Amino acid sequence: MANKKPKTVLLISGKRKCGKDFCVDLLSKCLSDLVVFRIASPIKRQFAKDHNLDFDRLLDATLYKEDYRQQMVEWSERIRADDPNYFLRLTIDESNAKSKSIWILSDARRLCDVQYFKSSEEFKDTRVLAIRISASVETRVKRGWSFTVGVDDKETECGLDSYTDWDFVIDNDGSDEDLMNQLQPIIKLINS
Ligand SMILES: Nc1ncnc2c1ncn2[C@@H]1O[C@H](COP(=O)(O)OP(=O)(O)OP(=O)(O)O)[C@@H](O)[C@H]1O
Repeated sequence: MANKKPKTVLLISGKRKCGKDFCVDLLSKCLSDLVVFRIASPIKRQFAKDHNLDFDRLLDATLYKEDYRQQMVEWSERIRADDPNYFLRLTIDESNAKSKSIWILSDARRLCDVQYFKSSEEFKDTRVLAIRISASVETRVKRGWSFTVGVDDKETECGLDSYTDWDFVIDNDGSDEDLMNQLQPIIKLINS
C-alpha cells in the first residue's frame, strides 16, 4: 500500500451536537480519495482491549460507558502525559490514512491535535485547515444535546474553545443552503 503524505488535512472541531459529522458527510460527498478518522474510537478500542471489555458496549451510550468513563479518561491521560499524540497516531494507522490524499479528523479536541499537523515538519507540505463548526445552544439542544457534568466541562470538550486561529468558522444554525455556501470555499480550495 502506498505510504504517502496527505495533500490536505481537515481538522474539524466544535461543541457536541453542533453538526461536525453532518458537515463531514457533506464535505465527503464533494471530495475524493479521502479518509475520515476520529480520536475517540481508538481510545475506546485500546481501553477495551487492555481491560478485557466489550468494545461495542463502550461505544454506545449505555451505563457501561458511564461506569468506565472516568477510568478510561484517567487511563488515556496517563498515556497522553508521556505522548500527547499517541491516540492521534493510532487512529491514523488504524484507518490506513497513509494511502489517501485527504485526511479528515472529525473530532479534533485539543490544542495538541491541531499542533500535531500545523507545527510539525512531517506535514510541512500539507495544507492543514482547522475548521470550527459553530451552532447556538438552542440549536444544539434541538439536536439532542444537554449539558452533562463531567463531559461538557472537560478538556475533551473545551480544549479548543479559546483557540482563535481557525482557517474557517462555519455557522451551522441556518438553512441547508447557508451551510453549503459556507462549505463551498473549503471544497474549492481543496480541489484547486
Ligand atoms: N445543518 C443541519 N441541518 C439539519 N440537521 C442537522 C444539521 N446539522 C446537524 N444536524 C443533525 O443534528 C444531529 C447532531 O449532528 P452531528 O451528529 O453531526 O453532531 P456532532 O457535532 O457530530 O455531535 P457529537 O459531538 O455528539 O458527535 C444529527 O442528527 C444531525 O443529522
